Amino acid sequence: MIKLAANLSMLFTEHEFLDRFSAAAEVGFKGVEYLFPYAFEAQDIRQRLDAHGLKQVLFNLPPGDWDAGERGLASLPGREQEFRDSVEVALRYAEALDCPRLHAMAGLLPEDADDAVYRRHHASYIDNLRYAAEACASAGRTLLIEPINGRDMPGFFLQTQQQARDIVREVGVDSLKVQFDLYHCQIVQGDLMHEMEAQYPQIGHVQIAGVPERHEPDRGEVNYPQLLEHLEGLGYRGWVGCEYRPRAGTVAGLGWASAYGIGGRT
Ligand SMILES: O=C(O)C(=O)[C@@H](O)CO
Ligand SMILES: [Mg+2]
Repeated sequence: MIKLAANLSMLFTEHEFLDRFSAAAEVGFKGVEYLFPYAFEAQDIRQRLDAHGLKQVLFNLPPGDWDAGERGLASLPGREQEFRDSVEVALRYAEALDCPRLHAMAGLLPEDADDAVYRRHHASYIDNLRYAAEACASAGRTLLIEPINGRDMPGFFLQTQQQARDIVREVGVDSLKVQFDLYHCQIVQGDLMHEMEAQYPQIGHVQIAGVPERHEPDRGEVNYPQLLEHLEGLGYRGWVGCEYRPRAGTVAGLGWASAYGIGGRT
């Protein structure tokens, strides 16, 4: 059966961050993901994971100055040392949290970027990802890149699934995979079933949300039951992150997830 992970940056925000772990476990989640652990001591998070029988399935590398609008460092020319430092910090947390996957956000292109600027970002992205994927491989972890739609994140460097596949191939390190977020894919290009098949060998993690509002995946323009069945049929046994903003309370909105063993209090 498809294994759902709770994204604690979006779900259970009725609670303080460290209290979201017990809230997720209480309704049956066995895995959690979120954007960043860095505001907390790793052992405090580890204690919550262990206390509630949860696996940490994913988090992101430090993204640069998030509050100032930065959305990752991986493609930013001139920020290579900062990127390498961010890999080291993330790997330390990953070891403490026993987390097998790390997502390196690509970062933004400047508004007036021309081809030459794009090429510089591309070159930095490839070099940085090669460095990070090799570091992850040595630590027994997988590095992920995620295409994100330009409506939610204007200027994001990595937007299409094909671009992600090409980059994974160009980097050429087995520990680099794609974080396939069906919400972003639908907004950028649609054709989800076909993209899932084309992407399948490179998928390292999956995320879902209703489109277009990014609420529960039970309404909107995407047929998730069918897509998840297809994903399972392709052989996917990894996690599917529930990365959506509940319409009216996290637990109240989990009816759709009962088909996957989540819901009512356990
Ligand atoms: O926005 C998303 O989608 C994510 O998965 C976040 O981790 C930002 O990368
Ligand atoms: Mg996502």
